[in-house]
Amino acid sequence: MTGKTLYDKIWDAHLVDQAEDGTCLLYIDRHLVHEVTSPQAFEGLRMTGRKVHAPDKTIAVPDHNVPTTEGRENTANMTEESRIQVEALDRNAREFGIHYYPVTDIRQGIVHIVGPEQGWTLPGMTVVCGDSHTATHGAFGALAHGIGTSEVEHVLATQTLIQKKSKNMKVEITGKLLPGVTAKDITLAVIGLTGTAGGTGYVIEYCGQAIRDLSMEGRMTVCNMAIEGGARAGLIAPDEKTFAYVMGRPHAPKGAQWEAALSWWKTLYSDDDAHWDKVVTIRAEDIAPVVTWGTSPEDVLPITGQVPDPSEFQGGKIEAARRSLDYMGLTPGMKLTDIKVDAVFIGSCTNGRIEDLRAAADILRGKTLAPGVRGMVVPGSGLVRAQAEEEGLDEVFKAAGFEWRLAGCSMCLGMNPDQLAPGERCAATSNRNFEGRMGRGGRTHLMSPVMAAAAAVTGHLTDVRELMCEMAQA
Ligand SMILES: CC(C)[C@H](C(=O)O)[C@@H](O)C(=O)O
Ligand code: SF4
Repeated sequence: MTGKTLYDKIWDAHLVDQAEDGTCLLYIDRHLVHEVTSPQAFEGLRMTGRKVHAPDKTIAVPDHNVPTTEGRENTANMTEESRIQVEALDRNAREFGIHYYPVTDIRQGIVHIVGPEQGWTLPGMTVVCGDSHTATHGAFGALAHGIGTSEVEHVLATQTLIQKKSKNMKVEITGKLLPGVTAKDITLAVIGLTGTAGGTGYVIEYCGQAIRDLSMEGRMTVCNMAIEGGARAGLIAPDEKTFAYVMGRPHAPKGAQWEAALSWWKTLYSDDDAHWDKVVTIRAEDIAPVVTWGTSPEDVLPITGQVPDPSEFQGGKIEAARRSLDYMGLTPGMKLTDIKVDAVFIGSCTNGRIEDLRAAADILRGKTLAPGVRGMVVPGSGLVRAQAEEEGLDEVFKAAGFEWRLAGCSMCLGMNPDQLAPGERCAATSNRNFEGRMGRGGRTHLMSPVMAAAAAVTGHLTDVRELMCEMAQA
């Protein structure tokens, strides 16, 4: 008998039932809920007179629609659609008795940042949310993925989910990252290599020295974008760093329960003789700071590169590239570092954690936004914001000319007042560069927090390593 992967182990531990055609029923340990994909699910329960099966395992927080400016507890200031969703979540959370972090609670923030922060996300768990970036929680060695609204209703009612098992894919990042290269560059480089469909049908386990070396924040950044590579989920085996991060969090186990949990968590790794259906290996030393040039997260190039010529592509990608360049307002052959930006967004569930803000602030300290560039820093949660303020990072950002906002999804997705104007070009630390994503006609270049900070200072896409050299010499 061959060994098991981490995914196999978590799957087996949660399997309630398996039908002959391979359809399975999985037990769900944590159900995270936000305002966009839950109103109809709760309405479904209400209409059939059902309750939430496990309210103590269900956690709700508004994040997508909420403004990131003061006074936002007054929903009258929101658009009609946003107001309806946020008010529905408020009513549903209270009525069904689930855990809830409204905007008046300092713990409010982006659902994928709040879950780990509060110790809801633990190794070996199954975690779901009506949101594609649920993969973030895989950083803890949890099987975490997005579900649709009808599944949200199913999980609310039964605490189980109907699933088919995915295949196992291993993405190994060997060696050590070079200076200026971060978790965001790893995850973008992987998608650049495998494409947005490379992970389709798989659960990815990220491993290797460079992944081990990452902090928990960095691991969350990597897993967050597994979905952009097409995978069902992404995960990383838990280790001492994971346990240290989890220990003492409000909802982490304590005392004897902690010891019991720890002994099971220590069995959560892929066996040496486990079977992999697909393996991708990248040398960390080969990864440069990257940026996206197009309108798909796979449109990735090292910052030292040039805007590609659509004729370099094949098949349908030729037309896609042409359309991307047209939307992005770029010409083939142009140096990426010659692309001027109008805005810089630092935040999102990809890069809105404390480590991201520290990294960006380190580049920005004593510098200012280039003339004409607007900048916004949006902490991923109220607690990230408070921590940043304690460290004086807010002062660094404000002195540089950035707006220092309240927690939420913000510009990552134009569902709230934070948006790009048509034609505006933004260096963003978020995860999707789709057409209109940050506002109609807005243009997004994805990159790491240090790269976004570098672009803020110079006013154009910039190799952060050059700024780092200057800083070291000064
Ligand atoms: C609104 C929500 C359903 C969506 C998702 O599933 O990811 C959003 O979070 C996003 O990032 O596009
Ligand atoms: S921050 Fe962006 S990617 Fe993350 S949940 Fe919100 S909208 Fe989705």
